[in-house]
Amino acid sequence: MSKVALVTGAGQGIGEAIAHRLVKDGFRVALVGRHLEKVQRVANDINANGGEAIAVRADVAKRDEVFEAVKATKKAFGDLNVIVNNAGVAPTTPIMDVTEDDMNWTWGINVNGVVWGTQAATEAFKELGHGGKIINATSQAGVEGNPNLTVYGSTKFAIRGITQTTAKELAQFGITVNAFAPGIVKTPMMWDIAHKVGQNAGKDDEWGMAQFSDGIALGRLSEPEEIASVVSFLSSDDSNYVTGQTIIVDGGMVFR
Ligand SMILES: NC(=O)C1=CN([C@@H]2O[C@H](COP(=O)(O)OP(=O)(O)OC[C@H]3O[C@@H](n4cnc5c(N)ncnc54)[C@H](O)[C@@H]3O)[C@@H](O)[C@H]2O)C=CC1
Ligand SMILES: CC(=O)C(C)=O
Repeated sequence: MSKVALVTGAGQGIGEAIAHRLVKDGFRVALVGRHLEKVQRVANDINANGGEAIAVRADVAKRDEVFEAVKATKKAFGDLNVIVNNAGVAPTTPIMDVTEDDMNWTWGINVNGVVWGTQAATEAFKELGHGGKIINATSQAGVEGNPNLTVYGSTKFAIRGITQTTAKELAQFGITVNAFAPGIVKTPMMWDIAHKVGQNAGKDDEWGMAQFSDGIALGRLSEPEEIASVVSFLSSDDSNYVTGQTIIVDGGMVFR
């Protein structure tokens, strides 16, 4: 029987690309998101093209909902081998504008969501009597401090720490934990940021997005599929001896 992966934030962007790639790799997939209609659209597309997918509504900031989503996955497919804690939000927050709500909302999704996903998947792996793979989304902004990203960057630095600590804690159960750190990927998240950059300069979204390629050695932004191919490796047996690592997929950002 083919393996099972759960991907959070799979209704668009990087999560959607990961879902399609893992299906191509032979996984059955559970697509989890806050908006059922978005993950259902991706699941319908996969099912119509010979893959096997279910859509599950859950807010990753809510522990109970994440545990329910993992339970629904086990019930539908009878197994779970990989969780990709991909869902995230990216507010732009100059330090002096940061509010308590900004901190709580962003940390609730980006950090707590990864902790709940890690706990729920670990519980499921143990119940199923086998190990598994936990894969977390961090960012180049969690490797190098970016101006105006205090809130977002702090969550993504935290993910690298959580990835290292849980890798050491969970290795005894045959579980590996790794992270991927994209640079600038052409997804709805980045188009929102590009819109603000363009608007502030009196230019359009395309102009805003183009500004980001300046600092990239490869001279271009990333496609979501280029992140999904790294997640494919981390989900496969080829990465069985890799744990606690963050793979940076940023095209060689020149500030590093
Ligand atoms: N796009 C980029 O350039 C980069 C993205 N990343 C990270 O990659 C991950 C995916 O990003 P994108 O695909 O670009 O973002 P996106 O905004 O295009 O898609 C994220 C998805 O997550 C879902 N989501 C948000 N909060 C949720 C919650 N509380 N519960 C369940 N689902 C929720 C959204 O509804 C959306 O469908 C994020 O963790 C992001 O921080 C990291 C580096 C760069
Ligand atoms: C959204 C993000 O992760 C950036 C700008 O690095």
